[in-house]
Amino acid sequence: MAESSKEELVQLIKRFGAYLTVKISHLLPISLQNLVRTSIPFSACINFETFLKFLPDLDATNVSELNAKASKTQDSDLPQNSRSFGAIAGLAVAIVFTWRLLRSPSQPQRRQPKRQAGTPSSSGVSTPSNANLVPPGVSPSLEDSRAQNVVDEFFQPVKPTLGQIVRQKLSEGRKVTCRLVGVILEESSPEEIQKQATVRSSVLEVLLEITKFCDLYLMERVLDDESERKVLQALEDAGVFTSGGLVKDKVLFCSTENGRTSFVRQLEPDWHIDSNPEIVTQLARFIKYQLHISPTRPERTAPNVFSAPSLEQFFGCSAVPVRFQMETVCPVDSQFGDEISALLNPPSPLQEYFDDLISTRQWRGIKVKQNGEFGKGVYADMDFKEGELVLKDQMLAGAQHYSNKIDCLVCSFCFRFIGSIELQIGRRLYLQDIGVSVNRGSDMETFKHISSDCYGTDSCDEKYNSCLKNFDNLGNCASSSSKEKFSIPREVVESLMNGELVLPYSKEFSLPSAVPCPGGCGEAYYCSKSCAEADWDLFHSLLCTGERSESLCREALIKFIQHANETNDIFLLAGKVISSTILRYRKLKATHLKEQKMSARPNISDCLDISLLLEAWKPISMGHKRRWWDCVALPDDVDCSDEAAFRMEIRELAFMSLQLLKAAIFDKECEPLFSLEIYGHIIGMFELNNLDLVVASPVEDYFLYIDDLPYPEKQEADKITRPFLDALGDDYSVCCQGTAFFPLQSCMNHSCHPNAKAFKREEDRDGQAAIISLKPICKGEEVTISYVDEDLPFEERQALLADYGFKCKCPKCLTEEP
Ligand SMILES: C[S@@+](CC[C@H](N)C(=O)[O-])C[C@H]1O[C@@H](n2cnc3c(N)ncnc32)[C@H](O)[C@@H]1O
Repeated sequence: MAESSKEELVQLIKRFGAYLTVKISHLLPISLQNLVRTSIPFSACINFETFLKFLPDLDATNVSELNAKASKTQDSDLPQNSRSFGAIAGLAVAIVFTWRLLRSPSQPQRRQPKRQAGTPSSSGVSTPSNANLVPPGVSPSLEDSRAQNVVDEFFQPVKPTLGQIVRQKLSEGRKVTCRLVGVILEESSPEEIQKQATVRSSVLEVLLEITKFCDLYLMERVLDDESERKVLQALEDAGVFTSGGLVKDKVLFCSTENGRTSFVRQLEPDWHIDSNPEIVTQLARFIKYQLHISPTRPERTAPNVFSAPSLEQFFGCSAVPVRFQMETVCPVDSQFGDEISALLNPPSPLQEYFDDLISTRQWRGIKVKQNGEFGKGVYADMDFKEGELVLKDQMLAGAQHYSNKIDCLVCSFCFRFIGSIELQIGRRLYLQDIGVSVNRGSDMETFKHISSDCYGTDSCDEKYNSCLKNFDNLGNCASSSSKEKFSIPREVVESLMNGELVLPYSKEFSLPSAVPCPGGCGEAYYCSKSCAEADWDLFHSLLCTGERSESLCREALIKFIQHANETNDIFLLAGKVISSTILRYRKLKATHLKEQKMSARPNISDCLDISLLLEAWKPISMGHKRRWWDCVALPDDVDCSDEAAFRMEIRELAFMSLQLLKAAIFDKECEPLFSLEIYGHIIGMFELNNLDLVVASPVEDYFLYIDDLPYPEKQEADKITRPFLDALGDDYSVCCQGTAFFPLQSCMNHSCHPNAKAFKREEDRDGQAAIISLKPICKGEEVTISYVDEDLPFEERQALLADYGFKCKCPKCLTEEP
C-alpha cells in the first residue's frame, strides 16, 4: 500500500475511535460510570453507600489519637507466586504499556457512552510505541516491520464499483420497493405531480445500479390519471426503462398512503425506501430494512430503519467522503456464501441443545423454549420464591475491559481476584505512580524514611512495627484531606507487591495465588492451574503472544490486540469466539480422524469439513444475532446525515480488525469464520445479548473490615492502611468490569416489569452470571429481566430498547404509552 494511503488508513482509525458505541451501566453509577460496553447491566451488592458514608468519618479522624499500641500483624502467608518479585516485576512491566497506552496525555477517551450527551465526538487516537508490545527475546524493529508486512499483505484495498457498494449497502437484498416523491422525483407531494414530474438527476446513477441486481418496484400515491402519465413519462425520459432493469409494470400507483403500505406488505421486499415517516414506522415490524429519506435528522424509530437526506447520499455518492467509495470488499464473503449462510442459520432443534447444556451443567429449574413472538425465551421449570437463585450461568466468552486491567488483577479465565490484597493495592499504586505525575513533596521524604526501615529489617514483625512507628509520624499528612492524592514511595509500593509488606488483617481476605500463563505472554494470569489449562485449551493457545503461542504470527497477533485496545476491545472478544471455534474444530477433527483410522475408512482430507465446522460453531450459532454495523444505535453526536458514513466506518473498522486477526490465527479449514459477515454477526451478537461482567473487589471488603474494627484495633490498623487508602483515591476499589456472552442468560427476554434480575450476591465472586427472582415465579412462567433501567420514563426506556431491535409491549409499557 502506498505510504499516503497508509497514513490515510491511520487517520481513519483515529477517527473510528471516536465513534465507538457503548452502553453505560445504570445500576452501578459509582463504579461503572466509565464502563463503556455494549451489555445489559448487572446489579451487584457492592457496598459503595456504606463506604461513602464512611469516608467523611475518616476525614474527621483525629490522627493524634492514633497512638495506641499496634496490634500484632498477621504473619505473612502470601502465596509463593505473589511473593516472587520476579513474577511481580514481570507482571508490572507487562502492564506498564497498558498504563501508558491508557493514561498518556495524548490518549483520548477511547469510547464514549452511547447516550451520554456532550461527549467529544472526535479525537485522535495516539499510536503507541510498538516496542512496548513486542514479546521478550524479539528485536522490536525487525519484528515490527515483519508484522507490518504481514498486515500490509491483507491491506490491498480493492476499489469497488458503485454496483458493489450498492449491493453491500443493501446487504445483498434482492427485492426493493421505493417511493417516488421526495426520493426519485424532485416533487415533494402528489399535488405537485399534478403539475409536473421531474426525475432528480443525481439519483439516476444509483437507481440504475439498483435495477441491475434488484427486483425494484417504484410506487406513488397520485391524485389523477394525468399524474400517472406524467410520472411514467419523466421516468422514460430519464432513461430508467431503457437500461432493461425496470419495466413500466413495476411502477405502481395508488390513491391513498395506506395503499402504498399494502403494496409493500404484499411484495415483502428486503428494503423499502420512503420519505413518509408514518409509513416507515408502520412498516418497521414487517420489513427487514427500511431507508427513510428525510432532509432533517429523524429520531431513529427502530434499528432496522436507516435514514439519509437522499438516496444517493445513503450510497455514498455525494455526501459520504470519497474514501468510503474505496470500501474494501472481503473476498471470503463472496467465496463462501453458502457456508456463511449455514453458519448464520441457527440449527434446529434448539431445545435439544439447551436441554443438554442445562443437564451437563447440572442446573435445574429452567428450560429454554421457542417463544412464538420473540424467538427463544427462558421458562421456569419449578416454582421460585422471591429472592431465589434462578440461574448461575457460565460464560461462553468474556473479557475484562482493557481500561479496567490497570485497576484490578483477576484470573483471565474465571475473573476471580488473585494475588493478595497487598498485590492489588500495590499494583494499582505502582501503575498510578507510573502514569500520573505526582507532586512529590516532603511527604515523599517521610515515606522514603519508612520504606528504608521496612526494607532494612528481616523479620516481618519487625518490619511491621518499624512501619507503624513511621506511620505514626505520618498521621497529620495522611488525614489532611481525603480528596488529596497521596503518593507512596516506590519502595513501599514494591514491598506491597512482592509480599514484603503485609497489611494488618489482610490474612482475612486471602486470595488465590497468581498463576502465570503457560505460554509465557506475561499478560494473562490465573487463579489456578486448572483455569490456566482450561483457558489455554479453549481460547488462549491461539491468542497468546508468548513464546509458546500456537498462533500463526505473533507479531500480527500483537497488532490485532493493539488495534482492539486502541479502538474497541469488543474485537478481542470476537477474536476469542473465533479462536475457540477453531480450537473446537481441530479437536472434533482429531476425534473424527481417530475414529476413521479405527474403522479403517479412507482418510478425510485437509480441506474444510462444513459439518465439523458447524458443530464447532454450534454454541455461537444459538445466540440471537444481527450485523454489528446494522444494529448498533447511532451515537447522539453523529448527525443523521452521517449515518451511512458512520455505519460504513464501523464496518471498515471491523474489517481491519478481522484482517489483523486473520494474519494472526488463520486456519484454511475454518476459512468462512474469517468472513466479515461472520465477524459482524459475532459482534452484533454481543451488542444484542451481552451482560456486564462485574466482580466485586476484595479491596473494598478489606477497607470496610478495617473500618468496622473495634477501638483500639481500628485506629491502629488505620494508621497503616489510611495512607494507602488516600493514595488510591476515591475509586480505591474498582470492581472487575468487562463484558460476556452467557448462553442461557442470553435467552432471557426483556420486560419493563421483570420477575428476575442479574444480581451479584456477596458470595458471587467470579465471572458467572447470577439471576435472582424478584418475585415468586411459578413453574411454566417466562423468566424475564430488564435490559434497561426499568425506572426510567416510558420514552427513555423505549429509546434504549430500540438498540435491541424491538419496541416493548409489556403490560407496564402498554399502560404508560401516551
Ligand atoms: C438477549 S436476546 C433474548 C433472547 C432472544 N429472544 C433469542 O431468541 O435469542 C434479545 C433479543 O430478543 C428479542 N426480545 C427480547 N425481549 C423482547 C421483548 N420484550 N419484545 C420483543 N422482542 C424481545 C429482541 O429481538 C432482542 O434483540
